[in-house]
Amino acid sequence: MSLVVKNITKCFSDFAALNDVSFQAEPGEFLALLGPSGSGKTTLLRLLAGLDQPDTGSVEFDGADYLKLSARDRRIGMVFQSYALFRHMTVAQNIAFGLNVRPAKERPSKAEIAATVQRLLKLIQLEDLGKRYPSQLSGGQRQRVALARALAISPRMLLLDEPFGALDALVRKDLRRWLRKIHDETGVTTIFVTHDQEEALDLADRVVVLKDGQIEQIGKPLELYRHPQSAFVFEFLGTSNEVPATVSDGVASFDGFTAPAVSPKALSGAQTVRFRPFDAQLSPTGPGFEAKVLSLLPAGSSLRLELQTPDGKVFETQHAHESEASDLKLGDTVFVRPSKVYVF
Ligand SMILES: Nc1ncnc2c1ncn2[C@@H]1O[C@H](COP(=O)(O)OP(=O)(O)OP(=O)(O)O)[C@@H](O)[C@H]1O
Repeated sequence: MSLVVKNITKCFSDFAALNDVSFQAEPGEFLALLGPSGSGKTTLLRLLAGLDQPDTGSVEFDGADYLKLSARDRRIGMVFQSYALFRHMTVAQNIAFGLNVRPAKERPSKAEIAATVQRLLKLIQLEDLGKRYPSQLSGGQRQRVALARALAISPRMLLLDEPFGALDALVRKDLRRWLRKIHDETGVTTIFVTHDQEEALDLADRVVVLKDGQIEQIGKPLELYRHPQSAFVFEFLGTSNEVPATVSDGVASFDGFTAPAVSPKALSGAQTVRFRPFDAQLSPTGPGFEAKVLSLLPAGSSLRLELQTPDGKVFETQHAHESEASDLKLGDTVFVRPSKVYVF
């Protein structure tokens, strides 16, 4: 086991930013810490980095008590959202920084440092830009340099705090693929903080979902998506539509039709059930929830619809282009039938 976090609590005055948090990361694992603003992600990362101390709990890495080690001795590479590059240094000097500031005894030779910088420039695909200054780079390029600088010290662990948060959506997606590739090549245990569920599900081996300083659920992306343990996780991981139903023995009954009901607990009786946009069927006649088409949006290989019921409730549904939905126009009336629902 590489990282073992046990029963960590951290309070600011009497407010618990982290409350009894425990999780583990395997050697070389890519873990995402996912949660809304204020859920404690950055606080947790700062404790791992040694920038702050918890009130209670323990952090072990490869069997060593990390809370007893200074930030420097933990040998952690960090990348933050804001490009924390040194403006007066070139790209190459920025990458070499962590090696150049080592005490003489531990510092590699100039030639070794130059070779490391060259290897990392190649890894981040900026081989020809070593002599540039940060102001001469795009935002995405600066974050790649920040990552190279973090990797230069051969870190035991990489901590990334919303590293792509300041970049636009397309660049983010690109850098995501790139980061995963670099991770697979270097094999460094990586903890990645994000509030973007798509980023977490796309990148990580496992995702730790945080809410109000506590862990809601830990799991592989598909596991979380298919078996959410709470309404919070279900809603945080994607669009959710809510309707009332009567639930019994894993089946939700509506007015004139039924749908399988997935639940972490054996629930029955009158319940609010939730369904995903792609777990919905449309038809021109009932049974179903009557709704009018508010918007039609082609989204990649599918079609996204917003539908409004007569009492003002809005559903979001998603369908294949060749499905019944492709004949619809704005203002048409349709009947929505969830084909699978979740109950919490
Ligand atoms: N130094 C501090 N003093 C007082 N409260 C703090 C301090 N640092 C964090 N907090 C509080 O702890 C809670 C968790 O903060 P944290 O920054 O860890 O959240 P986060 O999940 O990283 O949020 P975001 O996505 O907005 O960065 C917040 O309510 C925050 O206001």
